[in-house]
Amino acid sequence: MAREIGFIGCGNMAKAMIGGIVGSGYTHATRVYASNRSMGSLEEMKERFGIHVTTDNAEIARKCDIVFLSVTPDLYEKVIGDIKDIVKENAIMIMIAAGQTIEQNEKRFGRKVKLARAMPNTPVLVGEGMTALSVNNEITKDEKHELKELFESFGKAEYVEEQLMDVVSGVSGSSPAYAYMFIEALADGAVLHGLPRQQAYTFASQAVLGAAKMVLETGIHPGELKDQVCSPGGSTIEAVASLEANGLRSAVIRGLSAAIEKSKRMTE
Ligand SMILES: NC(=O)C1=CN([C@@H]2O[C@H](COP(=O)(O)OP(=O)(O)OC[C@H]3O[C@@H](n4cnc5c(N)ncnc54)[C@H](O)[C@@H]3O)[C@@H](O)[C@H]2O)C=CC1
Ligand SMILES: O=C(O)[C@@H]1CCC=N1
Repeated sequence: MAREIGFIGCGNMAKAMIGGIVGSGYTHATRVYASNRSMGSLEEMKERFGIHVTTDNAEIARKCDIVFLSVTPDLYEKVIGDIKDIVKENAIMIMIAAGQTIEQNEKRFGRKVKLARAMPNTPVLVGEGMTALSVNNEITKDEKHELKELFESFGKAEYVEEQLMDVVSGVSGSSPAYAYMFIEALADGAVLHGLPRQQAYTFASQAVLGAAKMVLETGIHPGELKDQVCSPGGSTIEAVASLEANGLRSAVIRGLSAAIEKSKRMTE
């Protein structure tokens, strides 16, 4: 897709997506633009990736064919108000904010505009992102396909019903944070028992990466894969029993529900 791609708001999520898009070779850095309130993170991105940077959101709106709104949800109203009259006629606006609906944003533009809602996650930086997508009626079938290709350049991407976006936000948008907590806890436990810190992170993360890959690539149910690790009378089942007694699954389900509920409240 030979289009100019812009990011309004260059924080954690935008930086990961810029790294993913440029790193995958999906587009050349000279076709990528980013604006931010201050220059700090922009200088870093310019130096690292060679993209164009500015503190003027209007510049992105005027130049780009695909515009990511990557500011926090509370700023959507203001930022859309500032750019709505200058975005290019056929530009596709991609909204990545938790809890912000397509309908709310259509109203903010106050006219027909091509809108996509996306829920990516930060592993897009290393080509292993997971993005959910929904679009409004102004986006054509070909554009839907192009958008999926864009997001697939840095991971997996799937269309979902828009009402499931809050669930997706909790299960894949936020879940890298829970996974890092799990990895950190594993590593802390290993350090407690004498493994050097750096090795503890490597061993814990590679085991989690491998386990995730097993689920995705073998198609075997996670419960069965777990059973394959638990040798009869062995050490793993001791850990499984202890984790169950301490409510691991319940803690995860309740944590996820908290994220989903918060995301729903952010729509109101
Ligand atoms: N961090 C994540 O893993 C994910 C974040 N998101 C969504 O991405 C959006 C951004 O989140 P983060 O990157 O985490 O936040 P962040 O705080 O790291 O980034 C926001 C950036 O916007 C800039 N900014 C503030 N006011 C601005 C303005 N008026 N014009 C231009 N830039 C402005 C800030 O300086 C900051 O660099 C949010 O809407 C969030 O819901 C979605 C999926 C995952
Ligand atoms: O914490 C947040 O609100 C965003 C949405 C998903 C990940 N980060």
